[in-house]
Amino acid sequence: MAAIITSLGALLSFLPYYAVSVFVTFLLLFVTYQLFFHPLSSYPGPFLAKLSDAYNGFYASRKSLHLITRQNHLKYGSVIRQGPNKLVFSSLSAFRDIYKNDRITKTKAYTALSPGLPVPNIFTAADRSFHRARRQLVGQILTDRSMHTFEPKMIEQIDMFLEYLLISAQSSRAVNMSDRTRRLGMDVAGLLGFGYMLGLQEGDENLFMLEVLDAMTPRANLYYNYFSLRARVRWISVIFGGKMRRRYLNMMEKIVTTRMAEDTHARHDLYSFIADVLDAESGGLRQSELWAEANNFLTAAGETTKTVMSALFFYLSRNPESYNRLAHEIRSTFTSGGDITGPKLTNCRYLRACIDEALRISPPAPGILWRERVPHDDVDKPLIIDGQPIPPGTIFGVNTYSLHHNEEYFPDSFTFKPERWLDPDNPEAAKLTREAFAAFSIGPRACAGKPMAYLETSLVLAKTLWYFDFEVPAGPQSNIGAGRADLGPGRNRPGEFQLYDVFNTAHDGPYLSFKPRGGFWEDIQD
Ligand code: HEM
Repeated sequence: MAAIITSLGALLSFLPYYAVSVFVTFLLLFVTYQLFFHPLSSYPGPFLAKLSDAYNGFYASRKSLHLITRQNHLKYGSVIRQGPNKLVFSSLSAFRDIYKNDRITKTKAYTALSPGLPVPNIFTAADRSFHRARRQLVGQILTDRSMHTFEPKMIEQIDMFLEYLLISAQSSRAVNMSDRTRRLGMDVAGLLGFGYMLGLQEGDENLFMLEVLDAMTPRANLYYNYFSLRARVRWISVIFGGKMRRRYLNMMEKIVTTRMAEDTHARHDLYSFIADVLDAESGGLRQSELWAEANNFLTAAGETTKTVMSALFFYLSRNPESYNRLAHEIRSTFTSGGDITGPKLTNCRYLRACIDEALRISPPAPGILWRERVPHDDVDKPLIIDGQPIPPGTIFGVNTYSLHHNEEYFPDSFTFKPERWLDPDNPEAAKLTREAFAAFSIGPRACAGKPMAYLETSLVLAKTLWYFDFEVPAGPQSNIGAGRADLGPGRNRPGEFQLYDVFNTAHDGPYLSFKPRGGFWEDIQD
């Protein structure tokens, strides 16, 4: 008996060693498989990314996945393996092959971007026929014609934005453009979505909504890029994010129910188009289709335009030639601030080129729009992207920031050069510029809100330049928003507006000083 106990003891004392050797053997086999036998093993990429999506998760948590992806393209080429079963492309042909392809759809990871929503919405839906129907429905509020109807309401909000600039100018205070354009963007989104006045431009009562988004969006983007992590650590959000989130959701409920108390067609807003079609009752409002669309709409419309407007203010304030040319275009096209309206702005070609150039250098959605084959795709029919056959089970995409800084399509890609969009001497180059422009994506899942984004940005820039001159203030505020060597790799260019990739983007600055032009400002005070 004693002998048995002794040998059992000896065996147990070796147990940790056995466990370690099993683990090491398993690890070696796993690494060997990933590096040499996996269907994507022939693609180059960072060593750690081939082993785990934690690589993407790490850079997503640092809000710099767009930067490291571009660096990886520079190091490894136009196709990289960035994730055990992920490929990222940076060529124009891959961009077309992926996003204009019926055999390809969004991945499940998109559900991480709309956390807590019980049913798919226009943005997250992977099923093509569901998406098509939803796009037709939601798209009605975003057409050019609908924007024309909504424009006076949008202009009322822009007038408030201008009033704030005037008050700041009169008290010699520089303005943080990220803050003001974000408040404007969300107020406009609340009105177009549900006729609701969020009042972020007027006061801070609802500012917590932006703070909740600041806390939630980076986490959602982490899970979007490292999807398997989500199931493991969901409890963290439940425990730590609960209170804030509840407050946000209560506010969303107030927005929607306030609107529901009115007649469906009382306003020109998203609600008036979807209320009669989408269910809002059977499982309770927060479980409903209407809820899923409402929550998506506010951020899709509100959290994107802030970036193009802030970036454009940044680049104009640092590029005097572009500033002067644009100011001249606006000031010679219009005869008064009230004359500046959407239809007339379409003739301002330089303004459009400036907007596109800001969207190119600093895209509001700078990351990788992950895609996969549709379920039940014919596995015997090869899926070819940029000449490469893609093994089943692969997740792939183009990183917009890398495509926009691919020197093959955009030479001198970090220089703000609106002229590249207009080049009459080189129509081929101008064509290539347009084709490789990915800010709104392309194909059936391209941005539905493009007309709204251009209208809002054009009105804001044109009206601001009509009423004001602006410049970078002296002192420490002058370089907020600009690149600096100490900000880390890829963030060293003083002429580049710094984006923090959270699927859409977080940013700060630029701070600008405004000076009213002549007596035009009196219109704003009226
Ligand atoms: C400069 C501003 C904007 C940019 C750069 C932008 C960019 C994008 C991009 C890249 C996508 C595709 C996302 C993907 O495939 O995962 C998208 C989708 C979408 N955007 Fe925008 N967006 C902007 C403004 C807006 C606005 C103002 C709205 C108004 C509600 C909007 C509504 C949508 C919707 C509904 C979708 C989903 C479309 C679908 O899947 O059918 N966007 N946007």
